[in-house]
Amino acid sequence: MQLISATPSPFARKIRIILHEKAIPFDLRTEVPWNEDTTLPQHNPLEKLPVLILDDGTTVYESAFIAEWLERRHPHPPLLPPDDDGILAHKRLEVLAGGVCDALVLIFFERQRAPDARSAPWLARQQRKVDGGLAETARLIGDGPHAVGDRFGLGDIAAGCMLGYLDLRLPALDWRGRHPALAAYYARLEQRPSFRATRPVAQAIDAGVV
Ligand SMILES: N[C@@H](CCC(=O)N[C@@H](CS(=O)(=O)O)C(=O)NCC(=O)O)C(=O)O
Repeated sequence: MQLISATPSPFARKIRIILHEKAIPFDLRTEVPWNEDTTLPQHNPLEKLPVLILDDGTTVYESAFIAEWLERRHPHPPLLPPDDDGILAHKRLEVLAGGVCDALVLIFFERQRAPDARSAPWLARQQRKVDGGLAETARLIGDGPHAVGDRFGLGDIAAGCMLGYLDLRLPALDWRGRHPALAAYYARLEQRPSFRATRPVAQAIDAGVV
């Protein structure tokens, strides 16, 4: 199978980490979704990455759906616990982290506009989502060894990809000072081989996206 990915993408990183943790072989196809030469429209009507392209040509898109697809098709090692409460706790973190990343993407592109064309209320609204989502993630994870219970899983991957993307897009935001337990948790998480192998890197984007 193939994964269309982008070097900064926290959504694609989540899938790259899952594939790594489950030792699923795949070909990585790195693209810039906003450039003219992207192949995304051929694989996803939403024109977003990540997209998993199966060997029969079927495509799976939206990272939460790709994660679900991988968990059902490749259940070992499991990234979700057997109980519904545990599963829902992991998924809560996945949607929370995804929402923070969505807000970070919107901030990033609003800042691509000429300074006098940027909307201050729009930027403030997205920043509130980042700050609020971060605080809630810190509250949910607390000072536990893992995001949910005592086993590594989807919630850790989603939260870790969010924190790595936060460092990439808002390097001046001192979230570690604000949430020291979360900082210690992330420092441990970053040592996992799957995280070390997928650190986010900025990409050059052709002009004219917004
Ligand atoms: N909800 C989607 C979000 C994916 C997403 O926003 N991908 C971006 C790339 S990145 O911001 O993650 O690097 C994209 O392809 N954007 C292209 C577009 O929005 O047209 C998911 O979870 O997969």
